[in-house]
Amino acid sequence: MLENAKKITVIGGGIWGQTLANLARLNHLAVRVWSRHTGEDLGAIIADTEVIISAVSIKGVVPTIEKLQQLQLNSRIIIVTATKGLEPITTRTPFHLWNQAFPANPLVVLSGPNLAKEINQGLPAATVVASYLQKAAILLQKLLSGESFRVYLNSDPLGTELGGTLKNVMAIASGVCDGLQLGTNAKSALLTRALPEIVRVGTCLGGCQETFFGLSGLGDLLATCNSPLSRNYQVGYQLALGLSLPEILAKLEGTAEGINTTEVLMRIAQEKNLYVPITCQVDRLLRGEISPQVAVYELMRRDLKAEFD
Ligand SMILES: NC(=O)c1ccc[n+]([C@@H]2O[C@H](COP(=O)([O-])OP(=O)(O)OC[C@H]3O[C@@H](n4cnc5c(N)ncnc54)[C@H](O)[C@@H]3O)[C@@H](O)[C@H]2O)c1
Ligand SMILES: O=P(O)(O)OC[C@H](O)CO
Repeated sequence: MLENAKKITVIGGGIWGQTLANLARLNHLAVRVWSRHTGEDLGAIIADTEVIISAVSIKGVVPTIEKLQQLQLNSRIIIVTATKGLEPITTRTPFHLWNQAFPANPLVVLSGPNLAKEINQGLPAATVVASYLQKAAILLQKLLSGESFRVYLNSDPLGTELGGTLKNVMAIASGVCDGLQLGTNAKSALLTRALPEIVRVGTCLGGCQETFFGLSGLGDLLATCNSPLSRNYQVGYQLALGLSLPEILAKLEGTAEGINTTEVLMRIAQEKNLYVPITCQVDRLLRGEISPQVAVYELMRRDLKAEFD
């Protein structure tokens, strides 16, 4: 048994929370999953826990933090955040929110090209655990690594988190590209231009440039922008087929974080004067201001420019 059978609590009973719990169970760890729907006493569950993994969607981060604050969390408990989103009111990332609420606790970000359905089938995948406290990240690496799940260390939690969050906007754009059958050249151009847009925003918000070229940045961009399993990709794809956003969301399994992220990111970009042309078109499309075809036209007709500037 690994690491003296560390006790883990996963908060969030969605597909990602269940998947992370299963990965820990494969290593014979004692895992409990708590969700707001189970009605169980969270205080009792975390009484002897050593690691808390938060896998709630962004809407659930602040309520989860507030609930744990009422329980006076032991400062030795390692907190892992696996959410990919931006909090709408403060525009902060989950890492910031957790860090602000529990400054004494070791904090780890987990993010990577991780489509839960593939991991649940036992297909090989890799992820990143990032922390300013290397010891905490190393522990998580040991707890979750297995034959089919390879966990890498990183010391840039913000960059790791932002890569996973910002690519969701690009996944919507990528779904549009495929739904409109724009071809491989268009898709390659879109994904290649998406990366500097992510780097521009991500470094401005405090991530290291190098991180965005790793698994949690480029890796997750490729996974999410190329897979029909991605909910964000599905939103874009189905918009391109002519469905409305409410129609798509009514049938979507789970959360497409990119919808909220696009709105928050537009506010950040305006405030910090960041050039985010793809995000801007995704935003107008999600608001119903333009059609998918017009979004493509607007991207193509922008002023001509140098590739790197
Ligand atoms: N599904 C994946 O493949 C995957 C992979 C990596 C990361 N993620 C990220 O993990 C997070 C969760 O994804 P998911 O696929 O499990 O989503 P999901 O929609 O299946 O589950 C969301 C979870 O958040 C909880 N939640 C929502 N609002 C809440 C609130 N107000 N208070 C408390 N809890 C609340 C729900 O009860 C549920 O347990 C997202 O940020 C997602 O981007 C998902
Ligand atoms: O289904 P999505 O679009 O939330 O994507 C899931 C993961 O973020 C892929 O790494």
